[in-house]
Amino acid sequence: MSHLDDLPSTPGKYKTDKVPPYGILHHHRYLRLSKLTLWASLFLALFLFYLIISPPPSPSRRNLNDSSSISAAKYGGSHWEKQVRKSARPRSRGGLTVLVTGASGFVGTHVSIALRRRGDGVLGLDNFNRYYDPKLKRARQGLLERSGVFVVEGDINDAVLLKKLFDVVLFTHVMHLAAQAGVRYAMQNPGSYVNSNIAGFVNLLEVSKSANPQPAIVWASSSSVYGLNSKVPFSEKDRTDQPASLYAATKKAGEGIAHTYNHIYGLSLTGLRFFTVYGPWGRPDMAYFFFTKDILKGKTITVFESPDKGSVARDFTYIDDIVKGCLGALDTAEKSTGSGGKKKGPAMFRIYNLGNTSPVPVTKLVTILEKLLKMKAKKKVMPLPRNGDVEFTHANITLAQAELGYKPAVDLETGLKKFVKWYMGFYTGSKKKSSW
Ligand SMILES: O=C(O)[C@H]1O[C@H](OP(=O)(O)OP(=O)(O)OC[C@H]2O[C@@H](n3ccc(=O)[nH]c3=O)[C@H](O)[C@@H]2O)[C@H](O)[C@@H](O)[C@H]1O
Repeated sequence: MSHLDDLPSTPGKYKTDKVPPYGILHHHRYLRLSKLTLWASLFLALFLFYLIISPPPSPSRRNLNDSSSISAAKYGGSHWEKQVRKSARPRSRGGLTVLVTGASGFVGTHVSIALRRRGDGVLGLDNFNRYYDPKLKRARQGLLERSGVFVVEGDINDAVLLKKLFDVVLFTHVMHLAAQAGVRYAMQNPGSYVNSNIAGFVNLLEVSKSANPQPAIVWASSSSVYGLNSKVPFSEKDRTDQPASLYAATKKAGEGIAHTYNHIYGLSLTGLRFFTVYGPWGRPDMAYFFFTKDILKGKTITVFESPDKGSVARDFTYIDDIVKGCLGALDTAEKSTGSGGKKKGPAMFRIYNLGNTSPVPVTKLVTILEKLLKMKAKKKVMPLPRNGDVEFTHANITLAQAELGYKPAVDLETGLKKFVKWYMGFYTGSKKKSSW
């Protein structure tokens, strides 16, 4: 008996009866073969059916090595393209056409609205992840829509989506603010920092370098790149090779990566090192925000102190000052020199500190909040844990002042007053609402 004869005629069933004469055996073989063909065809049909109905890969996986078709994605279509074009179209002559990534984030919302108000075209991109309350991000999206900014829901790791956006709109600038923020959270979810701040940034640079024309890119770096440095104030010329957190390390990596794209492809790149940005519509994971929430609830707040029992301090910078710095960077950015992935000449590469130049102890931040909230905070003071936090930050802004016209004007007390006013209006429905 050949081994073919060992195959069951019906899957799962063996016939072990008598051996039939040759003619009958031949007939049986023919029948078995045709049954096999039938099963194979059925399997093939099911497989093809599965391919047709299966959903497109998730955005985070649709990177540059993925050639899945655009038509399979949830974006696209003439109505969608119309919204994208309308939002990106400048209203003033000579206005910029800006793609703002992380548009529904704290800084992204403020920058997008400021650009739109002065007549630039703005298209937002945001993945609305759950790092903090997505309802706040949706509320910011509502603001953006009322200002005429359409936010595409998508991920910076989605190369197909980015290419599509660059096909539909000839962006002159990209304001890249999408990132995994937060210093302490990096210990809980290190992968998200690599995914957004490194892989996502590379994906954006890859698509931008191949675009024709290439946009000029301004992106968010961080004061945390100064890490364990003790020389103050922090200057752009200082070393940045001793980060204290993975967050800082990914932001520093971003600066190196940006430099290579500038060097190889002629992309115009400007990095902005933000110093602890705060204000209305801010991020709930930041101390000033959750201190406010906890003080109002009567919950104990933990205030970190340095090993010598001194106060930890930050160069807190108000959002409106940061917005001015971002617009200054966009306005002074020279054009990229390359096109379609080929460098034609040297392009601009810049890094600036955007801070307030006056560090304030965290204990003082708490005192101001107590005054504004008219409530005493329940405090627990504890040594700064080894979780990525540094003891102090302090910006030297001479360069940004000279080249971007950057001039911070809001002190911490004035800025927190505006924040508290917004907070009470947004979360407690207090009548004293802020302007937007
Ligand atoms: O400049 C930046 O590039 C970064 O700024 C911000 O980081 P930080 O300056 O660390 O702000 P934030 O967390 O508000 O802590 C403020 C202070 O409160 C202290 N702190 C914090 C928590 C706590 O429970 N107790 C406490 O004392 C804490 O030790 C610190 O001294 C952004 O979050 C970050 O995404 C990045 O943009």
